[in-house]
Amino acid sequence: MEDEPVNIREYEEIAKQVLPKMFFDYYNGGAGDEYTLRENMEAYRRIMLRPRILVDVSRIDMSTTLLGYKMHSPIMVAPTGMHKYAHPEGEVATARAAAACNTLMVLSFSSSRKIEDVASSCNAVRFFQLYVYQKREVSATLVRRAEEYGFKAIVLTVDTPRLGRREKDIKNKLILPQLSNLDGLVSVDVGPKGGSDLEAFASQTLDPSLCWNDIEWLRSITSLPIILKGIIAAEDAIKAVEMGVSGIVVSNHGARQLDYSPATISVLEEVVKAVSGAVPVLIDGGIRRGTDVFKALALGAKAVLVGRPILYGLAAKGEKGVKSVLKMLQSELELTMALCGTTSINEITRKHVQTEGEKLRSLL
Ligand SMILES: Cc1cc2nc3c(=O)[nH]c(=O)nc-3n(C[C@H](O)[C@H](O)[C@H](O)COP(=O)(O)O)c2cc1C
Ligand SMILES: CCCCCCCCCCC(=O)C(=O)O
Repeated sequence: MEDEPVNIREYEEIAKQVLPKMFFDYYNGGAGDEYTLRENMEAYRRIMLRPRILVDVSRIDMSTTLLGYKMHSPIMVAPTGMHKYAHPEGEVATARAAAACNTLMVLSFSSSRKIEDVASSCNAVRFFQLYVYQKREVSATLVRRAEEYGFKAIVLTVDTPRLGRREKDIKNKLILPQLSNLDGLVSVDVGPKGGSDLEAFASQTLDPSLCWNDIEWLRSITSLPIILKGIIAAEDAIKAVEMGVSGIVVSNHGARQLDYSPATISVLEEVVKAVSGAVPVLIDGGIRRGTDVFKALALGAKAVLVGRPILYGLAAKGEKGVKSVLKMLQSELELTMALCGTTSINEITRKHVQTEGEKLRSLL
């Protein structure tokens, strides 16, 4: 019998072995030089933990809530497109695994399974991620369907007025699967011209004129809470709060959009301070260990989202693999909490981490 993977890196290795190169590169790649892609992970390694000792850690409670919904732990599933590249069941398998792990999944606009199929596959709490199509009515239709099928919030992605330049996809001539949610709604001209079909698709569909006023438009078509995903700067976080959003995701889209944007963990604290508790601040990008989750919580995140690790699990073993990835991160977080002397999420504080700047200052 094959050895079970013991960490996310080993799941990544399996995904690389089992997936066609074109699909693995699409999942794993980033924009431009992939500097931010590396930095998203490296920045976590520069933060050290400051454990406290002699605390009774015989019981650890990792549970938390987001917008009033309870989760087993603050580790959520990020919206990622096209799960059918990884497994024929696609997003249905992912949703079932998220439900089994009592966590929240954000379903991508570019899902390869229909909103309705994902909704009827299990009864987890789900949010719906939105891109704004040049023909606004297409996005409005999807919002209405998500609302009708019980999704609890709209996560509007704000870092993608145009698609980032992903050179691997261009070289591989990435082909698009059917984006089932858009059946009958969208007809675009993609095909064998060379280059990435995703890029061709995005350039004909994404609305680059999307701006702050459109938050009002979105509010006029839905009563669901709105979360903005893709904020990096404190000024934008303040503006988002002023616009009445219900949450913020500090994200650089897994380094797939603007290369040389900062690692998300390096700007989290600035955003958390700017928001000063008005709305929950979430983070994603580069989280591969329970210790990473702990560091993000210590720097003020309410919860984290993971993208690629879910896809690795899905490619390796379908629903079982996604479950295993989520459980792995949950149990790594639990152990980190125990070894840091924290028994609940609220007990994780700023004092449990030391950033590189603090380490250097302490030497002066
Ligand atoms: C293959 C892939 C597809 C993605 N698709 C979407 C998407 O459809 N919508 C979106 O808002 N973000 C999308 N993202 C970004 C993720 O939501 C998330 O921000 C990112 O994956 C977090 O970084 P991580 O992969 O290092 O965990 C995608 C990311 C990947 C890797
Ligand atoms: C508004 C119409 C659809 C826009 C398609 C954009 C493609 C994004 C694909 C998924 C993604 O975000 C990624 O990083 O890849």
